[in-house]
Amino acid sequence: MFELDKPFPRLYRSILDSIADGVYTVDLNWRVTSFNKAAERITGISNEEAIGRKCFEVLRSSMCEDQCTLKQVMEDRKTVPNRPIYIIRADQKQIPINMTTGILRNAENRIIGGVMSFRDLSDINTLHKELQKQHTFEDIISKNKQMQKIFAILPQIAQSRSTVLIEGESGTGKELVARAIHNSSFQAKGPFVAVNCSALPDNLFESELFGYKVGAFTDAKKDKPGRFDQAHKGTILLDEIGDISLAVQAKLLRVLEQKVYEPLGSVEPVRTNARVIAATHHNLYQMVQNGNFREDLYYRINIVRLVLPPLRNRKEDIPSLIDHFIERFNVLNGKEILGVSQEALALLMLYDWQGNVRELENAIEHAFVMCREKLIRREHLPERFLPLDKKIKDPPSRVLKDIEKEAITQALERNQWNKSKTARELGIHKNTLRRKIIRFNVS
Ligand SMILES: Nc1ncnc2c1ncn2[C@@H]1O[C@H](COP(=O)(O)OP(=O)(O)OP(=O)(O)O)[C@@H](O)[C@H]1O
Repeated sequence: MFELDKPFPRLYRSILDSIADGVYTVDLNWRVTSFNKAAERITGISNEEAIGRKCFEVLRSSMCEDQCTLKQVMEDRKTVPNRPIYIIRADQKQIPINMTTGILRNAENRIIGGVMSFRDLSDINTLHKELQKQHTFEDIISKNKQMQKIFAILPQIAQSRSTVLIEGESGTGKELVARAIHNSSFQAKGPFVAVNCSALPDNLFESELFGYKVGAFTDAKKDKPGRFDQAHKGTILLDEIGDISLAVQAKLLRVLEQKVYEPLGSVEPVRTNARVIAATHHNLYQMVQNGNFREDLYYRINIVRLVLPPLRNRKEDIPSLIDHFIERFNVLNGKEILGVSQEALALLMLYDWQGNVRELENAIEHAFVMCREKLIRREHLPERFLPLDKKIKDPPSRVLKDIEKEAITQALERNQWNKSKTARELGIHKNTLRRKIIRFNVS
């Protein structure tokens, strides 16, 4: 029998019941031997129901199955403090708690079981969510100062009709910001049309953007509206604007200056009222300095300029972004993953995220496929987060990079440095090829 009940039952009970945290004890068979008032309140299970039952039947926590801290405490003889976990309450609601687990010894210092104290974090989580709302604009999440400044001016930007230039590395959320501007603008009910300029070879740019008339060329069997037509009364995002050729830049300049264009095969100018947002992962000013981007076009699109910082410079956003993606993938996959383990979070915080938020989103998506528990742990993350001994024996990544660089250089040489042909030969996007050329410093 449990000794708490023997010598000073009343005294112990009243001390335990006066504590605001839930406290319960178990014997060496994991049977609950005491359960204080706060434990009853937090779990919704009465003392009478709890006593004598196995602790995992009472708490039903996210770590009961394979990460029982009591087991760990018994093995290591050390207290495990402040472990954030979830338990299932009597009304089947999942609630977050913070659990500390220690060993329970008797007067002769003999181990007789374990003692657990836990705190209900629901209110803190609700407050955290409230706070989170202050750190979002539409679907964009960030508590970073630079991003907060952008959030503060986005409503004004949205309600003006000025052209906006959004700069930032790939995956930093340029399209997301462009959509948020559109959604908060007067033309929000109109269409949002995104055009990836880097995917359009020069000869297709005009027909894609401005459309064509029947007979404009051999295959033009009927009129085809262009992207500017589709964006009528809405917004057109010219993504990767830094990747268009100087010839195409001249055509675009005319549309931006005069708000008119002619579909191919037509002499009748069409007026556009689409609001233009341009985005690029390049530093356009630098491109102007190097003679690769027209200065007049630069000034025409650079009426309002937003620069999105890379994720490695706003690591404070990583935990909220993880929560955001977990919430989204739970809905999409019908799962109920609660969060990431502390170890996994530490690894995600340490990583430098060259692919920015998109890479983080992909890492969480990968973890969702691998994870069959409630918490995403290190082993569920993509291989680059695993300890060396768990990785499949791949050649080191430095060597892989060298091989890739060599393959790209050789393909470029074979194609007389024509990037479109090279990209086609390698089976990759022209834009991807451009980025790899820069990343691997191919010259
Ligand atoms: N601050 C953020 N909050 C929530 N989700 C984000 C945030 N930033 C980016 N994302 C998500 O990351 C992914 C990549 O974002 P997006 O496509 O807007 O980046 P991008 O800068 O336009 O990339 P690219 O230059 O490669 O086109 C999207 O799924 C987007 O929803």
